[in-house]
Amino acid sequence: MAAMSGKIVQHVLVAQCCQKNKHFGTHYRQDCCNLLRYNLPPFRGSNLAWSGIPTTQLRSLPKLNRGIVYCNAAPSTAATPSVQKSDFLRLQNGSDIRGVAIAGVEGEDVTLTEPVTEAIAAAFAAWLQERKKADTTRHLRVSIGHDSRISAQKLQDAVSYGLTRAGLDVIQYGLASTPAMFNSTITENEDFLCPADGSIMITASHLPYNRNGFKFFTNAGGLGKPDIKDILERAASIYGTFTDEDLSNVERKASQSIKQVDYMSIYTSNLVAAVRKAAGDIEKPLEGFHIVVDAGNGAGGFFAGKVLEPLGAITSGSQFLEADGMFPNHIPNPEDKVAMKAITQAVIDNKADLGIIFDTDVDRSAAVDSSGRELNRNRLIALMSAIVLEEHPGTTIVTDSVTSDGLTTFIEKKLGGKHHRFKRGYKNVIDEAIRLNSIGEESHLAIETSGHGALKENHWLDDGAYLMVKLLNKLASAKASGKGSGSKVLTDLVEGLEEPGFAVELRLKIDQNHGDLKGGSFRDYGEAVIKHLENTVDSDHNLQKAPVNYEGVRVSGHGGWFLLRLSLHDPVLPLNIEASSKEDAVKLGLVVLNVAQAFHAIDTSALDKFVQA
Ligand SMILES: O=P(O)(O)OC[C@H]1O[C@H](O)[C@H](O)[C@@H](O)[C@@H]1O
Repeated sequence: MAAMSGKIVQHVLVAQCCQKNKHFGTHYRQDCCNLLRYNLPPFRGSNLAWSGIPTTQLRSLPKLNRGIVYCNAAPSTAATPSVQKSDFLRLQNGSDIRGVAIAGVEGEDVTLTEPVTEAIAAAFAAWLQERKKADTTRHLRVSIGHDSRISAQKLQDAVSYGLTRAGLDVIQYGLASTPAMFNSTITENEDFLCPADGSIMITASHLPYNRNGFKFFTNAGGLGKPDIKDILERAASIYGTFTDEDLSNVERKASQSIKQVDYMSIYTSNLVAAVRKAAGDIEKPLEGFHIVVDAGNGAGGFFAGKVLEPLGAITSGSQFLEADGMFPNHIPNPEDKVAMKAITQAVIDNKADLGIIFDTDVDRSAAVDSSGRELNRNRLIALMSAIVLEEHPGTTIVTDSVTSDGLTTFIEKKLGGKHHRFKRGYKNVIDEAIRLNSIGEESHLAIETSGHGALKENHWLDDGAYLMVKLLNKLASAKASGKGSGSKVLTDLVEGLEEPGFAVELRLKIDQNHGDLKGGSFRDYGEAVIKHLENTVDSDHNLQKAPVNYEGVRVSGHGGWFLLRLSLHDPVLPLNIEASSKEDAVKLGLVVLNVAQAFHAIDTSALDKFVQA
């Protein structure tokens, strides 16, 4: 959010870019880009700035202006091809909307065109108007933020256009994190036009540069699957009413009902205040700590300058803080091995006390201790469980389905809590924790191995920055009470967590066009595979089905376990295996392979390779 204060030179580029994305690496064909630069007036910090700024631009902001740009394809005058209702419904990705926003990747046609985006925004406006009534003095208002993707400006313009045409006021936050967008719906501060009645984050999390999407919030939290379906159905109808002019890809012009606000300054000052309070109202509770941040060129670069430094921490050696929607260094994803290796190396090279890494839109995070030990996946869950169980003894920790057996033992035997292993999907775990509380079972933490984690004390919002604040609280209070410095206090908290000798995730694709599906859905087909596997397991005395399980089939045996389930989004059966050795993992893999081979629409090549290697 350094990006939104101080003197700003905004570069406006109208570009025609040819881009290639190989393994997420950047191959930016400069020779194909015709760049025009203009200087725009400075952004006015926390004050309102009327948006007279031309849209469909490339912008780079202070500290971030090292040649890093947002790049949008120049608007074309060609009419957009017709879009059917089913095309809209295909944009649903659980409780998010996701699509292709940038042309140029083979086989990936643009689905999030400007007219489609405008229709989605208008549909959200209609959805919101049915639920919220603005007072008589103002219109309903919606905040919009975006991550570092190169299609961000184009989509922000189309969203703003759709909302304002529907009679709503729009407040643009620029580069922002997903959790901050939800926070804008619960912040009371009229100077910043808060609370917003609704909020839209433009992001596709860690997906490749050509994708983008939307997450929606009200003060009741993130919209769920049924709401997203409703919005997409409405969007399809609205799209059907568009005129030829609406459907042409003309530039969506900014309107007078659009304002810009530096909301991230409020959000970050709240994070700073939370750490100060936890440390006993000390101004610089992290003085003496060296903490490096890796934002992976997503939206999380603010954490170093706007959170850690005001708290007194040294942040030198932090990396990839600049927003760059081509993600030239690594995928911003705390589950990704390359990304974790990058932050681990930064911790070691800088002899730092702690490393912190975020995904693109900062709803996920992970850490690395001073010895270079990764605190992500099961370890991050164990760490957060230890912190939460100190505060709420005996509470239930809700996690996703791919968590280790060792984690259950750790939560239940060492920490005295209850582990409720539920389904994959951050919204699923959060909703389950809320449900448990509603039926009288106390739960304060819902967390996934993906790095999504939500606390009851933080409105059940999955906020990667807030998770890291909980770790910072631990560091700061340990230092304040003379219990030591460095990250040992965190490392000690996960002491005793049993970890598998070997862990792997293999993803078995289902060919939706295969004759074996007999015209049925890939979901039914996948369920049939799982059922068949269950029957096989029932007749094998070396194997035992998990007595309580909420998705797919989880099986123990050969000193380990496996889980075969349907992906939340794709025609894929993800298979997770953990065992004490690769040999044992292979024995478990063979059990699945023997069943899967009989289903000809399943691509077993990844599993074949695994068992043969
Ligand atoms: O079911 P899968 O394809 O493995 O995907 C599951 C994952 O999808 C998305 O990334 C969600 O944000 C995660 O919360 C979820 O765990």
